[in-house]
Amino acid sequence: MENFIDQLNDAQKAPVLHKDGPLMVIAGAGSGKTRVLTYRIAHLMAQGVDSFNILALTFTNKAAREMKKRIAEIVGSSEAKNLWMGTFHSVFAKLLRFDGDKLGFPSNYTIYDTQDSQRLISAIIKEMGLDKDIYKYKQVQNRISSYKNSLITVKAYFNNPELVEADAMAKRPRMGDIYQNYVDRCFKAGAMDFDDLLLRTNELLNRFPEVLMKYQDRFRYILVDEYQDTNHSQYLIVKALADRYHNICVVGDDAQSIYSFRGANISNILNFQRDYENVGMYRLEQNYRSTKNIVNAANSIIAKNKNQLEKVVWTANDEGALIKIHRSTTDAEEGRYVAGSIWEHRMQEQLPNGNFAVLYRTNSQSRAIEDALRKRDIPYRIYGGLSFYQRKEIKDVLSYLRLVINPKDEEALKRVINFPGRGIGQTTVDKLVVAANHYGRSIFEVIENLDKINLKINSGTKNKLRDFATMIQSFQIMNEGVDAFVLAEHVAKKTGILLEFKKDGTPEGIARMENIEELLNGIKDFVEGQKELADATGNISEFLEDVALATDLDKDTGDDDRVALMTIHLAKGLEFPYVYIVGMEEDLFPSAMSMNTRSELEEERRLFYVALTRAEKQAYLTYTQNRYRWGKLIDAEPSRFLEEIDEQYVENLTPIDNASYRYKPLVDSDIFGEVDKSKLRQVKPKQGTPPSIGKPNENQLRKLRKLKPQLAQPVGNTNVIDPSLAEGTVVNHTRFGRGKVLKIEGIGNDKKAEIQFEQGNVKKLLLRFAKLEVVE
Ligand SMILES: Nc1ncnc2c1ncn2[C@@H]1O[C@H](COP(=O)(O)OP(=O)(O)OP(=O)(O)O)[C@@H](O)[C@H]1O
Ligand SMILES: [Mg+2]
Repeated sequence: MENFIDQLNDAQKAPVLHKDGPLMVIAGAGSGKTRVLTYRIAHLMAQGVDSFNILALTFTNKAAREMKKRIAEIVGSSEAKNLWMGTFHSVFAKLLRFDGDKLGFPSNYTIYDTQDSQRLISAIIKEMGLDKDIYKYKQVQNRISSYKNSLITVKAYFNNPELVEADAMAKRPRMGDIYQNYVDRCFKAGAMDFDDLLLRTNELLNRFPEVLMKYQDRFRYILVDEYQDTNHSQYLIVKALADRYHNICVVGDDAQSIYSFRGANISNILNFQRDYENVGMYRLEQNYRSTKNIVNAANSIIAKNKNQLEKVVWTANDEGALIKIHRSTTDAEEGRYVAGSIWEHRMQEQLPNGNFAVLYRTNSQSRAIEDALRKRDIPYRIYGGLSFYQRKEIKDVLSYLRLVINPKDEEALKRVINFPGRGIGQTTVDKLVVAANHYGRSIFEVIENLDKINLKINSGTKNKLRDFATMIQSFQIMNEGVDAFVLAEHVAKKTGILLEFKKDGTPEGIARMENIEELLNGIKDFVEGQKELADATGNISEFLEDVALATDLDKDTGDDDRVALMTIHLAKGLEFPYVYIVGMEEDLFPSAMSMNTRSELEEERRLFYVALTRAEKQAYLTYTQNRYRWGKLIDAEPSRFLEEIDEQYVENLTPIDNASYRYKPLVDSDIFGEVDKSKLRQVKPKQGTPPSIGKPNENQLRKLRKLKPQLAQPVGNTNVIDPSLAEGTVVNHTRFGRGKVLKIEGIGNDKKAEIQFEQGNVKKLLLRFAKLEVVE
């Protein structure tokens, strides 16, 4: 522990050892920025800074977890668990649970995901009688999101003639009214969307000086990774929190700024020196990640950008292999090439699958790669795309659970009020919405007060509505005494959702049932984990919070060895020995949407720089001459980026030639995974075997048979506490592995053990539940 600083080079040591005050590290890819951040935190703690006073903001929650683990290893202390670390969204969602009530939000507020927001916006557009072809809900949602990220509230919007005019010019004069409606409805539903998590935090810190002071005092040291991609809203939060102690450390690389279309603002880097006095400025130049060929090739690309801070990146690593460029005739062939190449490397060098990543510009490109990997039996995992929690049946179950916690949640209610069908039609729902808007109440409150208001709904339907409300209320009562699993299982059965899919009997129905089974298994696992933590309850609200903010990357436990497939945007900050960048074609990469201005093209180039610098040992760039886009086979032209790389670092496996090209632009959602399924289907080429329909296969049947007894299993704990547990005892835990007991406290049912696990973290476990085995 003493000399952990020696695991850094001199340039890295300087920012780590920098005394209090603001500092910024601007450096190229792979030069150890994230490492500096991690070691700085460890160093602060070693110097006696209380871990409660440190806040670290990272790009993914997974990165935060890994950082925590590393810090615990370095400082060898249980303190790391108290660090507030995570993405902006997860950290400030937590803060709003504590203090959001001051803004009128319940502490159990719901987090609306993109799908919820879009459904609400599309309902509002319909209710207002607007033309849905002019007011496209996705575009409207994008606009609202960008207002929020620029801190333009509804009031600010109406006070800004330029904005109002711009929307009027775009033939959307009611934009402001939609925005107003949307904000009101979210508020009434006790819900925040992702952008609100930042906007409302800003509002909270602005309007309530005592809250601001509390957190300024708490977060005396603030550290931000990937600072180049913070947006205005995030920038202001950080600035406000750091305003008292000025102990702010940011690290970033302007050459890797790839979110400007989402409001990320490179000027946050440039303004840093203006915002604070006596800023410590540090540069790192040595890349530890990649071979000379990769580093030099990446440098030759980024040099083409005019707008950038001057930087040097070099490496002492080996020269390594040349970057390989491969051309194929179709995307299917491209997939086969990638799979074949992975296969060969794996065999020749005896490598695990986790050494390989395939990166693409848009999610829809994954299909051809997936097909090829499957044919070769190479396990892979897709990050992004339609995630498990976005699936219909999962969202249905979760919506019921959300209602239990927050019955005002309008999107959840609309989703399940008539699913499974209980004879409550759309007209009735529309009437409820109108009444709710009229009285300024939630739909659920309207249902609870049906007797008191005059609604033209027949008495039969009224009874059905009352039954629905009573059912939710019965879940609420149950929720007070049981854990998330017991509740979720009961809800899945009682609401009839499971039965609905079972009745269906088709393979799709069975697959949906299996997914719900998987959800319940997941909840059970979660509850087991939470039960052992002294400060958690295993309640459904804890589970919902976990789900709302988890990204696919976060869920990666690293247990199973798979090839990683993801968009370049998601790959930021990660590294893999072998990287395949596929679809290196004009209009795809660079994207057709991003070639109108120099700055857009430069952002695409930075994206390419990010992609290439993920590779440690070798990079492959592939392109195809023909590609299916939106259902049509089109001719494709090799990306200009291929020719921009200094040729001494590349090897052309196939000579570049030119062909004419023409296809449709990308949409933003292609990158993040909210893929429009109908489009995906169109893109699917006609070749290949059709999915099997018909009788469920043996495997599915087995699962079905298994489902029932498994669901009926009691949750609970049959664990026997070993009486010999004492300070210093070495134990083995089913989930956390080996660890040493640091402390025993409490008596009887409350008896707890604080255990330092070898994995790095310290946990306080309730012995009544903990699955421990005494080792020595
Ligand atoms: N001084 C060092 N000695 C050994 N390895 C190092 C050193 N500094 C960094 N590394 C390793 O180099 C790799 C890149 O470091 P890191 O991820 O911190 O770079 P980065 O600047 O954050 O990259 P990016 O810009 O891609 O986010 C990591 O595997 C890290 O452990
Ligand atoms: Mg990094």
